Amino acid sequence: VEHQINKSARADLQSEAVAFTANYSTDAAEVYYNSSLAAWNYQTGISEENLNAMNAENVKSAAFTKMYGEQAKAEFPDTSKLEESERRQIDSIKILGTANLNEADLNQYNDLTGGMEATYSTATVTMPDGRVLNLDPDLTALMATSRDYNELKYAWKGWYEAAGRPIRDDYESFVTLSNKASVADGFADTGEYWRSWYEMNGQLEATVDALWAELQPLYTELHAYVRRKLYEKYGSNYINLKAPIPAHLLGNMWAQQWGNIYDLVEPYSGKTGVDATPAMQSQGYDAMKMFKTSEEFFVSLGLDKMTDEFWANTMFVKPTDRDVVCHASAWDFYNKVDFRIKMCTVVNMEDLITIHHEMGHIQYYQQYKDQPIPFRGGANPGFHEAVGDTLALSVSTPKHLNKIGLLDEVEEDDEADINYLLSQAMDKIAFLPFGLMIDKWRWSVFSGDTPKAKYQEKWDQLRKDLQGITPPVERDGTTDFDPGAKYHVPANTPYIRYFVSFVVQFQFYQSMCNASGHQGPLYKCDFYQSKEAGAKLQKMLELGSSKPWQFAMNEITGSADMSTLALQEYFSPLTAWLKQKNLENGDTPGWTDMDWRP
Ligand SMILES: C[C@H](N[C@H](C(=O)O)[C@@H]1CCCN1C(=O)[C@@H](N)CC(=O)O)C(=O)N1CCC[C@H]1C(=O)O
Ligand SMILES: [Zn+2]
Repeated sequence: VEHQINKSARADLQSEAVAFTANYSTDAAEVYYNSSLAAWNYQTGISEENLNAMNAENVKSAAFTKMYGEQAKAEFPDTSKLEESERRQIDSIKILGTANLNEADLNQYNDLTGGMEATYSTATVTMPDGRVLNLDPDLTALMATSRDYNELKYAWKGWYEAAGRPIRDDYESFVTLSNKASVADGFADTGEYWRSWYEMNGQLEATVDALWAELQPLYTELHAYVRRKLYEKYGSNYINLKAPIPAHLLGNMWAQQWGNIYDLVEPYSGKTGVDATPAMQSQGYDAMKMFKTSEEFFVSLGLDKMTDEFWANTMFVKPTDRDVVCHASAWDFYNKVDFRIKMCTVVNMEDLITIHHEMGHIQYYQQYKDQPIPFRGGANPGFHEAVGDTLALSVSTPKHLNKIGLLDEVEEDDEADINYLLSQAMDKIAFLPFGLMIDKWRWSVFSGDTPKAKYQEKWDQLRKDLQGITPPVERDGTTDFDPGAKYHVPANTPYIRYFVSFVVQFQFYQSMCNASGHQGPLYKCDFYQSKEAGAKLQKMLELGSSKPWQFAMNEITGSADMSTLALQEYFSPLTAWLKQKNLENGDTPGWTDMDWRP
């Protein structure tokens, strides 16, 4: 009898859980739509009025989250007997996040995050000649194209002071409130909450450290080769062949990807280029053409085209009449049809790649749009970052660019291949320590290991140890706040997801290449128009976060683990070449003169 009672009680609980989660998804869709739209309106029209409207919507969605979260905790204290789907949904609904905060704290939290994002998005630098430069497109273009050591240094210093310094105190207040919310959910701090999304029983940091240990030798070889080339360009006053590289010379404001200085490092001149920018500009490409080109690649794999709402509501270029958050982003409005990208597009190869990155998010949103709301996310956040980049690996091949008319002709020889692999490494290998260090810094701040007095010192130490990069000018730990000058810190977007993405995207690419029947070196694979490759990806995308990511990984690659083997196979010809070159140049990879300054 007792067994029967337990059985029927379990059946009742399961059916209650099905009803509860169904109601949640119905109600949440509307609440999330309203708060997403208010955030969109603020980011595409920065003003006090729109900030207040966004914060008002956020207060409403927090009340909704709190109401359902407390109901879930009251009605389903033990979810272990529920079916997997309801268990995972209810466990997720129980986490309130900032909805744990009382109204005063929540308003302060929202004002702090809205304000920090506005500071970042409106900061400018006044150059010695009086030019007032914004980040996007002005300083981005300057950092990419200037080869004047002092002009680069002035722009670098100006940006970090204009964007980072003003939010140093606000950031400390934000950390306190963020941790207060995470502790209320039972986490030690916000860092532990963020790491929990990877469902690795506290092993995420150990896992990414192990992945980095496998890839660090390749990074160090690339670093040594690039340092030698910068030495030849800027001379021994500014480059020390046994020391970290000054941070402002890598073609990017954060030295996170080095593709913009490819011209300084090109191994074999006279080969067909790897940069589609000249062809895009000479063929009169505009933002719309770039977006259509990207959509066509996705559709060629049998994946979804963009919706009418996408084309109607996307912000393609920077408006001239108002302040906006230019940093590119993709948006899900949770109503199965309204998906948008917000981007201040510039016609060049870098933005063509970014468009594929953002379209990857949109494709994922569309593929899991019929999942319940709690499952409308990546299998883990790194998977969401990897979708667009995986396709971009195929698009970037000289063979593909030639096929779509963006590269005149393709040489099939080892030297052209090395040129291509080096240009890819300047974006993919260069990024790895940067992708690791942002949240290494942030996790140490949330845990309390790094108090405000050490914010700058910890950042500089990670930049030096992991990236082998040194600031071009002295930093003052009592006023400088360089982390605040990188979008994801004021915007409060976690970052380890990009490190994870830069590893798993090569696993996805390899798997899709195999599905497409590709033969030959991995880096030559273009799975354009392969429905088999598309089907492989789609099977993973439509799951959303309904299953643990290990299950989704197995779906697409046949193994459940993150692995650097695909990335190492992709770059293997370059790895050997870099080692040989560094030997010939008499350069020792690594940086031991840790106290050297330019
Ligand atoms: C250019 C890109 N913008 C982000 C992204 O697309 O990830 C934006 C801003 C932060 C989150 N975001 C989103 O769009 C999310 N809504 C997507 C989602 O989670 O659904 C970006 O920041 N990148 C790309 C390479 C490395 C990194 C960088 O540039 O440092
Ligand atoms: Zn992304």
